[in-house]
Amino acid sequence: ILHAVIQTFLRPRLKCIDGELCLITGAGGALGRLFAQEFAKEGAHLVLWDCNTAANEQTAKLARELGVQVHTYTVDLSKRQNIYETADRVRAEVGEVSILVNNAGVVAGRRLLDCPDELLERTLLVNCHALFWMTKAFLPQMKANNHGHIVTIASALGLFSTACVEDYCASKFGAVGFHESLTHELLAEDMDGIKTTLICPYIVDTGMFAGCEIRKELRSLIPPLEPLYTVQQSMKAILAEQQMICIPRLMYIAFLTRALLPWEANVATYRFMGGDKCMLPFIQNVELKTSNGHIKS
Ligand SMILES: NC(=O)C1=CN([C@@H]2O[C@H](COP(=O)(O)OP(=O)(O)OC[C@H]3O[C@@H](n4cnc5c(N)ncnc54)[C@H](OP(=O)(O)O)[C@@H]3O)[C@@H](O)[C@H]2O)C=CC1
Ligand SMILES: CC1=C(/C=C/C(C)=C/C=C/C(C)=C/C=O)C(C)(C)CCC1
Repeated sequence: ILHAVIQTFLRPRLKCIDGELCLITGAGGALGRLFAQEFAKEGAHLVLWDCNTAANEQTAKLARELGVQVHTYTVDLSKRQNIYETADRVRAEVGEVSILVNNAGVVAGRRLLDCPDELLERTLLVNCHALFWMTKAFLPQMKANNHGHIVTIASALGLFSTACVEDYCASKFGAVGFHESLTHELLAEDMDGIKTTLICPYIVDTGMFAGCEIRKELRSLIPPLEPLYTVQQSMKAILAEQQMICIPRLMYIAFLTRALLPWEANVATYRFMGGDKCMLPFIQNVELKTSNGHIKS
């Protein structure tokens, strides 16, 4: 506790990752692209994975302009074999990955009973199962060198839940559990050269949860996060080798009250803050886009 208190007041020493090889999944997406740029600014060479080739190449172009080497791979993270095969190619064509950022994520965005099973399954495969296969593919090399860093981009919804995003909450609670257990395993094995960081942001303004909102009067108190701010805060935590970060800090309170308060008190808080129905406009948005043919089902 003393150590944590001192750390809060001291400016933490940030590690140097110049020349390290960093793999980012979902690198064509909003946060993935910003992570790629921030890691490139720190001098890390990049391996970028995404299922969207064009978006991934665009991220690579932006990162190369910052003077680092970038390798791109088109991969479907919902397919275990595709992950293992692409990991083999990375090892053969690029080298040893020492920083792994598991960032790719999806959400069904439909009410449970209206949602095709495949879409629910995909959320679990991409947000949770892929963490197992990515770790099995890249941890052995890190262990051999007792050097590496595994970053899990989870969510505040991996620490407490809300209505109508069962697939997403289950996958992110799974991601948090996986990350914690892995961290304990590395500590128990004295693998002190392999660090882990868990990132749990509130709504980020990337479009993934477009429409999700809490009670109007409280929106200015807890506004959606700016993507760049989210990634910069995450980078600080990663480079300081911090075990976990909630963004903003207010999310620690939501996490704590979930555990400390009786269930009924939590329900009352959700109702008061509009946390109970925050996903309804988001789901309506998705329905609208789907019926207009904008979103692949
Ligand atoms: N936005 C938010 O409010 C929050 C997001 N997060 C988490 O942050 C992470 C990044 O989110 P964000 O940048 O907003 O999301 P984006 O949708 O912008 O980016 C996600 C990227 O992952 C790619 N992807 C999706 N499925 C697969 C797959 N099967 N295989 C390979 N790549 C895939 C997407 O490709 P495509 O676009 O083609 O599907 C996209 O490029 C996610 O894990 C998300 O859960 C956490 C808290 C809040
Ligand atoms: C439920 C709830 C809240 C709202 C949380 C929301 C709206 C979270 C959205 C998170 C997202 C979209 C994460 C994506 O990964 C409050 C107001 C903090 C109060 C406590 C209960």
